[in-house]
Amino acid sequence: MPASKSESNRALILRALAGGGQLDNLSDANDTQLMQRLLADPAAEVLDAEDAGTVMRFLTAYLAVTDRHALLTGTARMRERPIGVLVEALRQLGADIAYEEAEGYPPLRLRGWNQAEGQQTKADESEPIELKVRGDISSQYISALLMVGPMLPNGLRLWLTGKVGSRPYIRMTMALMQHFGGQCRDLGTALEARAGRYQPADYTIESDWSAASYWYAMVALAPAGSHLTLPGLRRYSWQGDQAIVDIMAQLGVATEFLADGVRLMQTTPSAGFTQDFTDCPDLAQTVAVVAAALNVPVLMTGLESLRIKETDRIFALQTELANFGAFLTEETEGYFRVSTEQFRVDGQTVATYHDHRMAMAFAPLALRGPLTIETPQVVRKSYPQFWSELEKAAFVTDFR
Ligand SMILES: O=C(O)C1=C[C@@H](OP(=O)(O)O)[C@@H](O)[C@H](O)C1
Ligand SMILES: C=C(OP(=O)(O)O)C(=O)O
Repeated sequence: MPASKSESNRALILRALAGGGQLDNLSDANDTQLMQRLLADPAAEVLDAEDAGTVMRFLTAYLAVTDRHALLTGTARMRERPIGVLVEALRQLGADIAYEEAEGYPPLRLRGWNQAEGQQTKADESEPIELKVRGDISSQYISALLMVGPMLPNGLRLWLTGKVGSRPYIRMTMALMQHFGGQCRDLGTALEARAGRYQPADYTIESDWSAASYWYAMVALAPAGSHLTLPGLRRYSWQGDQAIVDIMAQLGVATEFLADGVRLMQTTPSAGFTQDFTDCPDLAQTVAVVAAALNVPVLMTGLESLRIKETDRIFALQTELANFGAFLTEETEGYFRVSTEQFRVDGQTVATYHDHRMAMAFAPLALRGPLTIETPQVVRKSYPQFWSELEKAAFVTDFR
């Protein structure tokens, strides 16, 4: 299993702020390799975050508080992914950031840190600076702000507004901050990072639960009685995508926790269920494809953030599922029904829309028939070994 890119990229930022620490089992995901390279060059004037959301958002905050002057850019898609909430918050704290192209989107021109200006927004000198931040677009803005919070003279208090999505990722951020000696608290409606120095710390990154979801999908679609063991996954995880354990229990995969990892066993799927993806948006594609293939009518909610990820994932799912005889239909606002007319896998080609999760979510369908996945190298974003691991599991692949 690959290591969690979310844990890896937080640990890299925190280690840089702490000034040391040994990180074991860092992810080989391009998102993590990229973060490492960009952090390793303190003189770079142009930093390309490519298609990595965490790299773009976490580096914006990191470069701002470390008073860097640089251009932070990304792929064409990254330039369509909003960042205004984060930039606005950092400006209020004292960052000088300008938009190079469209207002509210990368690329960003970072022009240093004006502490004095940030200080003026604060009424009482001993109190943390308080900001209101929308939580309904991306939790990555909140994680980015929290991680740099301890570097501010009096720390930071964030009041979250709107329906907060991806909350487990915020909790993961706070847990890792604490691991590096940062003081932070969840006050219910507000989150607080106290001023102070991070301490160097060692950390071993857990395997990636989002990546595990594709193996769950394979067990769900494999011949009756199939089972599989995945190493490096922990029962007590900071990754919200561990939710795949309970979701897949309803799609016919039971999980047994072992000393080091999990054992998956095929069982009988349920007759249908409703699932909210607000806390685990990256699982939506895996679940939609398995539900469609098994003809289990699943009602999916909490999909709002899918429209602004690597691609518009709702559109991509709707388009590609239709080629297999299945549908993702918005029944009432925000409620999407997976339904199947007659599911067949007989040589279709799946477009991947520059999205690693489109490739990996549809690949398990090869257990039901031959198919072609376009641009298979997209998996490098989070799981570069995906295809070679499939081959080890006796899938036959033919790269053209
Ligand atoms: O903080 C993180 O590591 C992530 C947060 C989530 O994004 P949003 O907060 O934008 O939903 C998730 O989709 C992404 O893959 C990784
Ligand atoms: C949404 C994802 O990543 P990011 O937002 O970090 O680009 C993802 O990996 O599915």
